[in-house]
Amino acid sequence: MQENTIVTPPAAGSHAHLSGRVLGLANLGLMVLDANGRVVMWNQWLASHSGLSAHRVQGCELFELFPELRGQRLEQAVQSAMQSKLPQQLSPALNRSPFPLYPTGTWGGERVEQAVSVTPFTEGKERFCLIEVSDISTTVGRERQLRGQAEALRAQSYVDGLTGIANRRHFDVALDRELRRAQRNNGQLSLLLMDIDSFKAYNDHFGHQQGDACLTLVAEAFAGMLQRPADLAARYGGEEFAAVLPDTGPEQAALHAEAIRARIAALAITHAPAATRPHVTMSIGVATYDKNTLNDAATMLAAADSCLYAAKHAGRDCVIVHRPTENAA
Ligand SMILES: Nc1nc2c(ncn2[C@@H]2O[C@H](COP(=O)(O)OP(=O)(O)OP(=O)(O)O)[C@@H](O)[C@H]2O)c(=O)[nH]1
Repeated sequence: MQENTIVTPPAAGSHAHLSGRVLGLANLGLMVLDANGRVVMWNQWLASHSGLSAHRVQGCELFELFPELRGQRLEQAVQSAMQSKLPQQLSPALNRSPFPLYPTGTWGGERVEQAVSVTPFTEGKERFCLIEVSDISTTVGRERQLRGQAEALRAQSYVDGLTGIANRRHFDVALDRELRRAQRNNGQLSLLLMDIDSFKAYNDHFGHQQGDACLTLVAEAFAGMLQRPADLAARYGGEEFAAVLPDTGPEQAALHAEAIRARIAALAITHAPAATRPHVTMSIGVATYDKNTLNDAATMLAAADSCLYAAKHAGRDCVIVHRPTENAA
């Protein structure tokens, strides 16, 4: 038997020595409490992870030894195991590190993350309770890392690489979600489609790199105009942007669109000589959900796009709003 493992009462039979060796070698914490909650077994793993030798803890009441465990889930688990005679598991999600156990030789740092199970048993007429503690730090760390990577990947796949605002995929998901919400609640929902005017001329004159910088400036200014948490500003593709505006009717959407148009013009980004305006401007088409006519993503997008087209034909740098009743008539 390892020096630091106690087993009381001593194991009987010809394999007592072997059992002691196994307890000493086990790669998890094993302790046994008697019916009064006193430690009668404390294996080597526990000694080396707690800094408390088996001789130090033998006969001590567990919750006096670790007062911080009083009133906690572990104490309840021990009590119910003893009373119900049924094994209990402590959920690692709720009780990450109940015991002050540390990686060997590093007391005072981060506790090891623990999975704890409590198993009652009887020996002769005496009742005992076996507590097993496994170190799940590596598994939990790996899970955390994987979750972090998955979140980062998801964020990347929802963000436009150039401008940092939502991408087309994010826009599609948000429009679909908000449409279903509007249909359920008979609510309002508007959509803006916007396009930088004469952007080909900008690129041709200033070069593609400066074109990219211009797109980023416009995206930042546009996204900054949407204040509500559920609003979504997205790059729809190329020099086109889009906004999903939940709980927004046509009049409010038109005001928003006009404010965005004015904000972009106010950036006063010098445009190419061939452009229709001396500074960069945007044309905007607006469509609002209507349960009879504009009730799916494709028809809403088509309506906003035809308004955007009309805005281009009306001379650019303007907003055109789709009127469901007029257009349906
Ligand atoms: N720099 C840069 N240019 C882009 C990007 N995506 C699309 N473009 C350019 O945007 C321009 C769009 O041109 P057009 O569709 O002809 O429209 P326009 O010149 O903006 O004219 P109107 O829309 O009619 O006002 C093209 O020259 C594209 O190359 C991008 O990511 N970066």
